[in-house]
Amino acid sequence: MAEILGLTGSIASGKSTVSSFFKKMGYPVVDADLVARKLVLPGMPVNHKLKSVFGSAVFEGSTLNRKKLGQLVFSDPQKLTLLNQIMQPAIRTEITRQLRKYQDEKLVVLDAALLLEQGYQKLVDKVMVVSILPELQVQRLMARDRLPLKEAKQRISSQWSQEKKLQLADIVIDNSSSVEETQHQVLKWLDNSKLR
Ligand SMILES: CC(C)(COP(=O)(O)OP(=O)(O)OC[C@H]1O[C@@H](n2cnc3c(N)ncnc32)[C@H](O)[C@@H]1O)[C@@H](O)C(=O)NCCC(=O)NCCS
Ligand SMILES: Nc1ncnc2c1ncn2[C@@H]1O[C@H](COP(=O)(O)OP(=O)(O)OP(=O)(O)O)[C@@H](O)[C@H]1O
Repeated sequence: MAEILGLTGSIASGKSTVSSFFKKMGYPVVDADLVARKLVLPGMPVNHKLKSVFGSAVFEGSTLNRKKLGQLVFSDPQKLTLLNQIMQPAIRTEITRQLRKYQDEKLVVLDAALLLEQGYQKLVDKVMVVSILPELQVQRLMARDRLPLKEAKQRISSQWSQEKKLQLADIVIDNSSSVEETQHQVLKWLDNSKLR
């Protein structure tokens, strides 16, 4: 049986950065964001559902305009709840299917931004939370997604607080200094857990 590591953290904390270390080392990674992107492609049932609920204003033909849907849901908690109700059951089904595929590996990583909010920790053996100093988080989010401060703060507050996530962590990786320092913490955990 594979050890399943749930990887999460607040928006722009550095989950993708940590996830890329695992990928480079050859560990399989189930990426909930990638799963979500595939589920909304034209022709998929979730795509139709989103169009009927949110309307053609967030679509170009049958292609979802992610930027527009993001602006809509991250500024309106009720709409975000609706989006989650539509997408999360399908995301859960697909990540469960993918995790099963890797059951003979030594370690498999589930990278999911909403791991704790959606109760996906039930699918994993250990929870790794990537933490970051709040001021750096805002800076990195604004720079990466070219967002003004107000929108960056809205997105951060649409998820559970870091404090709440850290309380549920088995392993904490601090990504407030260099990428190399973060990688060093991940390697140390792998060595201590005899997974490398
Ligand atoms: C709203 C959407 C279209 C915006 O797309 P966009 O390309 O602008 O942003 P992107 O997908 O890169 O998300 C950026 C970050 O926002 C955060 N985020 C995404 N979805 C959510 C959500 N439902 N609730 C809170 N935060 C979220 C995550 O930290 C994510 O990494 C997109 O995020 C989406 O489809 N979200 C729903 C799918 C989902 O729940 N994904 C998370 C998998 S657990
Ligand atoms: N240690 C670091 N030093 C400087 N920049 C970093 C560091 N780690 C990550 N970054 C940058 O910060 C931004 C956020 O990192 P990343 O995309 O890995 O976060 P994330 O948690 O996956 O975000 P999201 O929740 O939005 O998917 C990216 O632009 C990334 O290049």
